[in-house]
Amino acid sequence: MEHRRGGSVTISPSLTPKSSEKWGRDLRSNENGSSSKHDKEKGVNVQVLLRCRPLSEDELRVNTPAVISCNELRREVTAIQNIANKQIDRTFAFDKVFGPTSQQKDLFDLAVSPVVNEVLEGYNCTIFAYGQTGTGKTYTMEGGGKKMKDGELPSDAGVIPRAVQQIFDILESQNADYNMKVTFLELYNEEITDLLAMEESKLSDDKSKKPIALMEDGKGLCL
Ligand SMILES: Nc1ncnc2c1ncn2[C@@H]1O[C@H](COP(=O)(O)OP(=O)(O)OP(=O)(O)O)[C@@H](O)[C@H]1O
Repeated sequence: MEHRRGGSVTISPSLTPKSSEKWGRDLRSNENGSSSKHDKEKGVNVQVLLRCRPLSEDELRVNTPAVISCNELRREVTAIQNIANKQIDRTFAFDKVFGPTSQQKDLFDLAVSPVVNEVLEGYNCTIFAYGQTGTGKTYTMEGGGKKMKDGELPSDAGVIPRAVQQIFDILESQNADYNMKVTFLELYNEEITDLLAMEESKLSDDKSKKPIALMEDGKGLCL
C-alpha cells in the first residue's frame, strides 16, 4: 500500500490487516465505535483504523495521482496499482476508515472518545499512530497547529488535546478528587528521553533532555 498519503491509528496493538481479508468485525467493535462488555470478555479489544490524509497543495500542483481510495461506509481501503499496464487493485479491511475529507473531530468522536471513557472506567488503553513519514501521524495525534481561542480547542486540534480535555471535563463534572500524571517520552535512536524533565538533565549533551536507561528483558523486549 502507498503509505505516503495514509497513516493508521491503532487503538491497542493489533493484527496486521491482510489484503481482501474480511475479519469478523462483529467481534471487534460495534457500530458506534466502542467495544462492548461482551467484546472485552472475549479479549477482543484491538482496533485498527486507517486515516488517509488529503493531497497537499504541492502534490496537487504536480498532479500527484491518487493511489488509494477509501470507502468509509464499507471500512475498506483500495490500493490502486498499475503493473505492466494492468490495473491491479487490492482491498484492505479495517475497523474504521477515515478518508481525506475526515475532520479531527469526526475521528476523535467516533474512534477515540469511547476509549477515553474506558480509561476513566479503569481500563488501561493505548492509542498509537503508525505510518510512513509525512502521512499525518503528528497532525492526527497533536493537531494542525492552530491556537486555542477563548479557551476553546481549535478545529484542527488532534487526539491528544481532545483526550485531555475530555478527561478533565468528565472529572470536573463528577466533582471528583483527582490528580493526573503526564509523561512525555521520546524514543529516538535507541535512546529514551523524558521531554518534560526539568532539572536533572545536566548529564546529557542536550541540556533540555534527560536520558532514561533503556533496558531489555530476557526476551529482548524493551522495558
Ligand atoms: N488530515 C489532514 N488534513 C490536512 N492536512 C494534513 C492531514 N494530515 C496531515 N496533514 C498535513 O500533512 C503534512 C504531514 O503530516 P505530519 O507532519 O502529521 O506527518 P507525520 O506522519 O507526523 O510525519 P513524520 O513521520 O515525518 O513526522 C503536514 O503538513 C500536515 O499538516
